[in-house]
Order: sequence, then C-alpha cells, then structure tokens
Amino acid sequence: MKVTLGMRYLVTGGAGFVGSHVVLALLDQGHEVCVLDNLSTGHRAAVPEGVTFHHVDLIDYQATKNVVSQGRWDAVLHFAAISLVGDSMQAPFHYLRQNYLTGLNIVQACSEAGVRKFGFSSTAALFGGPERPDPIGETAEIQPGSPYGESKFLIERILQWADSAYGLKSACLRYFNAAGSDVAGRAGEDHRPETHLVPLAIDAALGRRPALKIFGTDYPTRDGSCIRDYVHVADVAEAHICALEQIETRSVAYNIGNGRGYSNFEIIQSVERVSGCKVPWKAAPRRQGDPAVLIADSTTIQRETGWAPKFEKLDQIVESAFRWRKAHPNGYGD
Ligand SMILES: NC(=O)c1ccc[n+]([C@@H]2O[C@H](COP(=O)([O-])OP(=O)(O)OC[C@H]3O[C@@H](n4cnc5c(N)ncnc54)[C@H](O)[C@@H]3O)[C@@H](O)[C@H]2O)c1
Ligand SMILES: O=c1ccn([C@@H]2O[C@H](COP(=O)(O)OP(=O)(O)O[C@H]3O[C@H](CO)[C@H](O)[C@H](O)[C@H]3O)[C@@H](O)[C@H]2O)c(=O)[nH]1
Repeated sequence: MKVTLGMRYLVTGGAGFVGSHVVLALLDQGHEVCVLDNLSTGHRAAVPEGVTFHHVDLIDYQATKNVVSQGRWDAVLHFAAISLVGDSMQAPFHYLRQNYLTGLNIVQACSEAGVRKFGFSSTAALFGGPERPDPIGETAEIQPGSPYGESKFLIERILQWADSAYGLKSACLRYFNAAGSDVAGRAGEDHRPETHLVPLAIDAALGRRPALKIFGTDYPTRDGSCIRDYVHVADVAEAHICALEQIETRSVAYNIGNGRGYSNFEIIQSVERVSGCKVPWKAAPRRQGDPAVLIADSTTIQRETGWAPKFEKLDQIVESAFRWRKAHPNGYGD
C-alpha cells in the first residue's frame, strides 16, 4: 500500500466505535483529522487530543455545510448513523428518515464544496433477503432485511447520483461484524446500551451482566444459532485507507469481512478460551431482522487494493476486545 503523508480528513461519527479506530489509523499515518459528531452514541473521550472536534448534528444542513466548507478535505468519511438492526424493525420510519436525511446532508454538502472523495460505512445488512450466496460477494442481490439495511442502501444510491452529477467518487464499504479493539489499547467498543454480541459475552464472562441471551437457537445452522463474519476494527480501518486510494477516477463498493463465519455459540466458546471464565447464557426468541448467516466474500477489495485482514483468527479479535473491556470497566467513563 502506498502511503501519502499530510492529507486532511473529515470524519463524521469519529467519536463512535469504528470511526474512532479509523481516526487513530489516519493519525498513525501522519494525516490531519477533524471529527464531526453529535455524541448521541459516541464519546468525546474517544476523540484523541490534537483532533479538531465539531459538536454538530448532521440533521442540521447549515451546520454540516459550515464544517464541510472549512477548507479543503482530501476525503470525507461518513460513519455517523443509527445502526441497530433490531431497533430498526421497531422504528422503521425513524431509521429510514434519520439515516437518509443525515446521509443526504453530508453528501450534498461535500458535493457542493467540491470534495472529491467520500468513504461510506455501508453494511452486510444490504444482503438480508431469504436467498443469500455463501459467501456474499458484491454482485449478490441487494435485498435489505431491515429498515436499517434499507437506509444504508439509500445512501449508496445518493452517492451514485453525487458521482454522476458532481464527480464525487465514493467507496461504499459494506462491512460485516466489526469487533475487537485498538491493539495498542487506545480505543475500544463502548455502545450504550451495548447490544453487540462480543462485548456482551465478555461482560457476562466478567460477571458484569446477567446471563447472555442467545437470540434464536433454531436457525438452520450447524448449532442452531446465527452465523456472522467478525472482522477486526483495525482491519476495517485499514480497508478505508486502501479503498480511498482506489477512487481517483471511479466509485467502488466493497464487502469487508474475514470470509469465515462463526456461530453465536462459537463466540461464547472463544470468549471462554480468552478469558478463562464461563459465559453464562440462556436461550431467547429470535431477534427480528436477523438473517441466519452472513459471511463476506472480500476478494474484490483484496484483488484491487491489496488489503487483507491482519487479524484473521477469531481469538485474536476477541482477545483485543477483552483486554480493553477488562481494563475499562466503565468504558469511556460518564
Ligand atoms: N459496528 C459494526 O459491526 C458495523 C457493521 C457494519 C456497518 N457499521 C456502520 O458503521 C458505522 C459506525 O458504527 P459504530 O458501531 O461505530 O457505531 P457508533 O454508534 O459507535 O458510532 C456512530 C457515531 O455517529 C455519531 N452520530 C450518530 N448520529 C449522528 C448525527 N445525526 N450527527 C452527528 N453524529 C452522529 C454517534 O454519536 C457516534 O459517535 C455506522 O454507520 C454503522 O451503520 C457498523
Ligand atoms: O445479546 C445478544 C446480542 C446479539 N446476539 C446475536 O449475535 C449476532 C450478532 O449480533 P450483533 O448485534 O452483535 O451484530 P449484528 O449482526 O446485528 O449487526 C452488526 O452487523 C450488521 C451487519 O450485518 C450491521 O451493520 C450492524 O451495524 C452491526 O452492529 C446476531 O445473531 C444476534 O442475534 C445475541 O444472540 N444476543
């Protein structure tokens, strides 16, 4: 991978889990980074010193435009969203409206300010329909299984129009299940409330929560629980940097995962190996909107950019998450 020094990046949602790890990766490469975030789910303490922070809600077009208009950005990366599959089934219009309008605002502001490159957090939830190839490549049929997935697809469509009308080149990265923590321990995962399997299983192992609920034990999978493709958040960060280098002249969409699926029970086993503690669990009904199996075929980004996951082993991913959560019982604090 070629490394270009001294670029300027604006990161929306940079106080959140994935965004904060991407900010660290950009800083590590010597770039200048600004974060735009409304702190609805992110943390001010997750934004490193030396990074300019704009406390702005993307739903406010004028405020968004003011930030985007502040100078020349080599690229804008858009992580800010509401992003819980299960919640989106309960509040479909809220999800569709919120993610669509905030996505439209940032893409319009970038287009009008002459930004040339845009990185977008898309999702495996685009592929939620009943018939899915295994693994899922970029040519698989797009059939969101939840309003959340649909809202992300709508932003991919906005970006296609921004390219044809304004020449804004974009990389839509459809990542599967981002997990783990910065290997140097500088950042971690702290969603409130936490809904993601890996941190919840770790907290259950540490005795910080009651028994983990396993949503659905009757799926047509090897052990009855859902199967997901876990990709280390540092590898997701690296994928953004690789993809941005690819979009000088064309927009791309890449699936980002490890290419291996682990069941929810296999996550429990990994947490038990890493922590040396039992994970208490109990069976619970299926969570609406959950596809049984999601495994990525990421060969396109590998072939076109040279990106490859560095943390392929599930226990490596879980170990980094475990280390951060154990060291930060209160996450980023109050
Ligand atoms: N975590 C995953 O496994 C995963 C998988 C696929 C895609 N994604 C996508 O990646 C992105 C980041 O996910 P995450 O897990 O880091 O989520 P997160 O909730 O930790 O981060 C989202 C950030 O965006 C900010 N934000 C939300 N709405 C905003 C608004 N209107 N204006 C300004 N800031 C706002 C939040 O405060 C937060 O800091 C999301 O777009 C999500 O859909 C995540
Ligand atoms: O307490 C829990 C929490 C989760 N699960 C199960 O664990 C699996 C993984 O669930 P997560 O909530 O950790 O992650 P999701 O697969 O729902 O969602 C993640 O990946 C999606 C892409 O598929 C989205 O992009 C989303 O933003 C991102 O959080 C699912 O089968 C879920 O039902 C449980 O059994 N119990």
